[in-house]
Amino acid sequence: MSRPIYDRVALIGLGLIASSMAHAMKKWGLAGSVAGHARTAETRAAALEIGFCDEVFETAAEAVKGADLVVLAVPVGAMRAVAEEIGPHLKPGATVTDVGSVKQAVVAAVAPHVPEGVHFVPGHPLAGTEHSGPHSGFATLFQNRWCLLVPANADPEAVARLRALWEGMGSYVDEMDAAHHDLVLAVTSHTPHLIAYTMVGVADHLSRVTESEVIKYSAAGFRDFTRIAASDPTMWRDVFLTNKEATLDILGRFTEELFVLQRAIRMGDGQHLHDYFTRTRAIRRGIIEAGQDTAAPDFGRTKSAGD
Ligand SMILES: NC(=O)c1ccc[n+]([C@@H]2O[C@H](COP(=O)([O-])OP(=O)(O)OC[C@H]3O[C@@H](n4cnc5c(N)ncnc54)[C@H](O)[C@@H]3O)[C@@H](O)[C@H]2O)c1
Ligand SMILES: O=C(O)C(=O)C[C@]1(C(=O)O)C=C[C@@H](O)C=C1
Repeated sequence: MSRPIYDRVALIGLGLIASSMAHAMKKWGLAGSVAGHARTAETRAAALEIGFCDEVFETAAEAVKGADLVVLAVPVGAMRAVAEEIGPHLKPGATVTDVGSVKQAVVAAVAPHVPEGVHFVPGHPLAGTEHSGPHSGFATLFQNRWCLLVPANADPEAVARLRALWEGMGSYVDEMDAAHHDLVLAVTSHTPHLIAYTMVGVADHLSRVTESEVIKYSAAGFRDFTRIAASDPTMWRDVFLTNKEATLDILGRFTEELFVLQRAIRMGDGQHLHDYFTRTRAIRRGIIEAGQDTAAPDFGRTKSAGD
């Protein structure tokens, strides 16, 4: 059991990420107490009943009072309203962070509402599932996964403390600037989600048109797409609306590649297809050889979280 890194943590929005953080903080003794805010009485009751919050509040303003760390764990499109509400109630010296999947839009929405004397260190755990809500969280979600912090000019001590929290929950932590984060995530997460949503939509149309059993007999690859395409609609709507430029850039490149492959198929250019698939296979094998299959490499740094 570690020593608490923060005496009091307030979680705003009690879904998958917040509840997983709360489970992890409790399991490894990283927070003295965990307060939470959810809009519905049902979610607040669930948080108390499951036991991942010690106290719950009807408003975000009440929840953040006296908190040393405030975590904004709402969809990206809701960050501005929450920041505006909590701004005047934040404790001097406290740290505000978020877990949003997009960083430039969150910085723009939240930073103006963080008062002088409160530290703002945006963050993004690269870990999730297709599930959402207070019942979906689990303590090990962040183990062996990266968490990216976007500290800009934040106080180094506040950044180091937040880093220690994520490391205590089993994550590997890296820092980068917001624009770079959004471009990288457009490639590794956002565009792949859009493609999965589209592919499942295509299969669904086909299924309806032909009354065939496209979905019933879906093979393993397509099943993986359906898992991704089951992800929360509000969260992903907000991701695409707020990481618009980077996603459109990557989608443009994707479409160009697709046209090249489409043409190779039409022209019967097997050599092109074989060369292309050989290259992509090497990429996958390289990732596995580097020990980075779906997660961060294990440098033996997760011990504290597993103890
Ligand atoms: N799900 C993932 O895979 C994943 C991974 C990393 C980061 N994120 C990011 O984490 C954040 C939370 O995602 P999640 O997966 O936990 O979603 P979730 O849907 O499980 O939880 C979000 C909660 O926020 C609540 N909420 C919405 N607007 C609110 C408001 N104005 N005030 C208070 N509560 C509000 C919702 O009711 C919901 O309970 C998002 O910004 C998302 O981009 C998600
Ligand atoms: O594993 C999943 O279900 C996820 O999609 C998690 C995932 C990802 O794309 O890797 C999704 C969104 C996040 O912001 C971070 C992680």
